[in-house]
Amino acid sequence: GYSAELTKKPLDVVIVGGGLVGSLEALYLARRGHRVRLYEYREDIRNTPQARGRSINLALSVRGRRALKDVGLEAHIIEKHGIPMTGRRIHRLDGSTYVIPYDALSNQCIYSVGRNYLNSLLLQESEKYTNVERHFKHKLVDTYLSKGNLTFQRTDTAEKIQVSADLVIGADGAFSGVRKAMMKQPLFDYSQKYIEHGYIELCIPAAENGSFQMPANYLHIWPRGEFMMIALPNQDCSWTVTLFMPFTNFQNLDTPNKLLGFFNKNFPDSIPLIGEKKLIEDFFAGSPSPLVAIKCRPYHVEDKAVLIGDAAHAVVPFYGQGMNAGFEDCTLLNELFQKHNDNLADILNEFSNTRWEDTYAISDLAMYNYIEMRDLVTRPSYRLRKAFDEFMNWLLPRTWVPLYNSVTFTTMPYKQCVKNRSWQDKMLQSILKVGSMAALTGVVLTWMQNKYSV
Ligand SMILES: Cc1cc2nc3c(=O)[nH]c(=O)nc-3n(C[C@H](O)[C@H](O)[C@H](O)COP(=O)(O)OP(=O)(O)OC[C@H]3O[C@@H](n4cnc5c(N)ncnc54)[C@H](O)[C@@H]3O)c2cc1C
Ligand SMILES: Cc1cnn(-c2ccc(OCc3ccccc3)c(C(=O)O)c2)c1-c1ccc(Cl)c(F)c1
Repeated sequence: GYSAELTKKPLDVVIVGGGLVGSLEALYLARRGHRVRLYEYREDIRNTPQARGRSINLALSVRGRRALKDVGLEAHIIEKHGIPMTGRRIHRLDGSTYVIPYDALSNQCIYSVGRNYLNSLLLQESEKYTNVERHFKHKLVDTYLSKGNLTFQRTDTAEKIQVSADLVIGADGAFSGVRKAMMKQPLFDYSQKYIEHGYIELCIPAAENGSFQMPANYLHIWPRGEFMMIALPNQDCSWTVTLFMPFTNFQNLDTPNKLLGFFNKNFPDSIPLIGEKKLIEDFFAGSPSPLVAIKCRPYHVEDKAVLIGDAAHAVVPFYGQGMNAGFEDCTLLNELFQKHNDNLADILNEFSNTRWEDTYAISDLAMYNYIEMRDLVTRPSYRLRKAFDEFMNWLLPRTWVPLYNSVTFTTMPYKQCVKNRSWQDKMLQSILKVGSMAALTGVVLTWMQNKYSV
């Protein structure tokens, strides 16, 4: 139930894309009393098995939780489904591991959630609203945005359906058809960047007795410079492992023996966990997926159409923020609906003008992380960097908020997080430059040696 907050006639909204962001946006609009029609290319995922080639689980952090709280779903996800990850568990080459807590002070954590579970939950929740219609197996094939007219084609009967709306919302992902139409508008900026790394997903199954094979409440990371591998826990006590590697390296691993040799060299501890046979099967079952970063602006056309989620800002996944940023779009759009009393021209204008700097910032942060983590073997170790951040946060808790923590555990605008980082970098420079601080540096290093025998 919801209290229709409308003072005017309900808007007729069409959302293209019933992925994570589109299905969340449908709930936000339904709660405001608007009429929502959601069109999704794929079939209803509530009836289909896990789609291959998409990250099977994701890290949910504060920005995403705030959106789920707004639509009444946070408690369910946190208490019934999500698996808390209280820190990183780093795997060394010799198979030993060490933990760096996310935030020892206020035991913050991120949650591992199943993509399909979350998407199904959002779609299921929309069934509670009589003003939401869901249309699956409908592909957007033509648009006339300034008129709010769309043409969908059913993927089963090839029948074409004409649709018109007061507002079109493009939540159709990184390769958005709504954005493609917007690109024909003058003054529409667009850029995309494919990185040299691709990714594949592997699986660490549950143990014989059904329990986790690794300590459960951590984001497991195998940082190996050019290669990075992570594992997030699933409800069934299995792990979804994502291996990030340059496409050239994937191409060179073209036989089972080369693959096993590679894993023996770089991720030896993971082989008994995955199982040699499953490793070979899963590795060669598919091909590595590409990773693209997309920036564009503005996000709207007059008072007729707006982009949200990956359609507006696909980012590389090295900060675990893509979905969280897309969910944050919905939260901010809802605040603007409230502020401008459903006046679309004002809402869309302000959304474009205020949101792009933050989404550009998180896109740059994710790309920066990608480069940072790749160079980890040459730079101060992962642990030292985190330990220094932790020490400075202990010394100046209010002013030195480590970058990762501000992005992941606060709703500080992403642009502000970047400003903080550049302030920290400047501070770091002056600390290291000023001779008298050499002593402090000595103290810091001693403290770290004691605390983290690196
Ligand atoms: C390897 C990897 C790991 C990731 N890890 C994380 C993480 O840990 N945390 C995090 O927050 N984010 C993560 N992300 C990012 C996250 O997956 C995306 O940000 C999120 O899925 C974006 O949701 P969306 O709804 O905007 O787009 P999508 O999930 O792409 O959904 C778009 C929907 O639109 C539909 N569609 C597309 N075209 C049409 C059309 N023409 N007509 C009709 N429907 C259409 C598609 O079928 C799809 O259902 C990760 C991404 C990758 C690739
Ligand atoms: C899915 C998800 C959720 N959060 N993170 C994440 C990202 C970066 C991090 O540190 C950056 C850094 C570490 C060391 C030095 C510089 C920067 C940390 C951390 O500190 O725990 C956590 C990821 C993730 C995604 C892909 C890869 Cl490859 C990965 F390793 C982790």
